[in-house]
Amino acid sequence: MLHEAGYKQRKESKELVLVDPDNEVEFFYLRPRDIAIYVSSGKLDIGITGRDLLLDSGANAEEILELGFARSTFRYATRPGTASGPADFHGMTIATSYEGIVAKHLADQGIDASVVHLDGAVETAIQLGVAQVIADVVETGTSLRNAGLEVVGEPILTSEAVVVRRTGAPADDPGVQRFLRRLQGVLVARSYVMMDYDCRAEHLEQAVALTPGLESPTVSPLHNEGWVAVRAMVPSKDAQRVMDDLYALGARAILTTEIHACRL
Ligand SMILES: Nc1ncnc2c1ncn2[C@@H]1O[C@H](COP(=O)(O)OP(=O)(O)OP(=O)(O)O)[C@@H](O)[C@H]1O
Ligand SMILES: O=P(O)(O)OC[C@H]1O[C@H](OP(=O)(O)OP(=O)(O)O)[C@H](O)[C@@H]1O
Ligand SMILES: [Mg+2]
Repeated sequence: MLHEAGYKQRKESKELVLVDPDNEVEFFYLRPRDIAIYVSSGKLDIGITGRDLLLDSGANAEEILELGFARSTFRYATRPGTASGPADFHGMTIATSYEGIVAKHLADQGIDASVVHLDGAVETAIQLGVAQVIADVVETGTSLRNAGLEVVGEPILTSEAVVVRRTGAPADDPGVQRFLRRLQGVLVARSYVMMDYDCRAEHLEQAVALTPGLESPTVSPLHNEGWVAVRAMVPSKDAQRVMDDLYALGARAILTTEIHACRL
């Protein structure tokens, strides 16, 4: 995303610091778990990490933009039949890499369970007798299934990659504003297509209702009288359905093109 946003990025994963002089940004490649802590110290203006890691860190940092990738839920899991919900966890041991989130959730629910911190591969903790319950990141559920575990209770939280900054940091820093606008541009370019079509002037209102665009579509006259050309941004996921509906309305020469970059 940063590359698409026009920033210079590292060529290999061993590079830990990279200066992008053209854009006046210095990038530090840190462990996801440490990022909120660096940001809260005030040394870094912004960071990109997971919401779950931000919350787990307890760092004085807040999220300012959702990035739409690394989507996951954070959930409890057990062997079938161990517990039907967190209320049954009293007296049990829960293994997790996210001790901060789990300890807070248990305290909020008034559950008296112990938490054991593991660095990763938490799913194995039950088989090896370290815990009766785990709390971990779940995306497809494959890791849990492979370990013979099933989720218990409601998701503790939903997570995705987010941009974070120190809580209460000035919102008007021009470099930060530009960074956020560029990333928002990438998000929009990825999730919208540009749609062009011709339609009869008498169908224009119905056509525009199908393609309202972000602000309002561009409408230009065609050389053939009684016809107009329309141009609007359409969410990519709806593009095929919108094209079908426009065609049914009598629109023709319906084209979609990818958006390479944008600034709303
Ligand atoms: N399978 C997954 N699907 C979606 N997001 C995930 C998945 N696994 C981890 N994440 C998210 O990624 C972030 C953690 O990053 P990552 O897993 O790379 O860190 P790590 O566990 O420290 O590193 P590694 O797994 O390489 O040892 C968290 O925000 C978490 O929610
Ligand atoms: O529901 P799934 O699609 O199976 O994804 C979830 C798994 O992915 C992550 O593991 P990762 O590979 O990062 O290993 P780790 O637990 O050692 O961090 C996470 O910790 C889960 O184990
Ligand atoms: Mg991981």
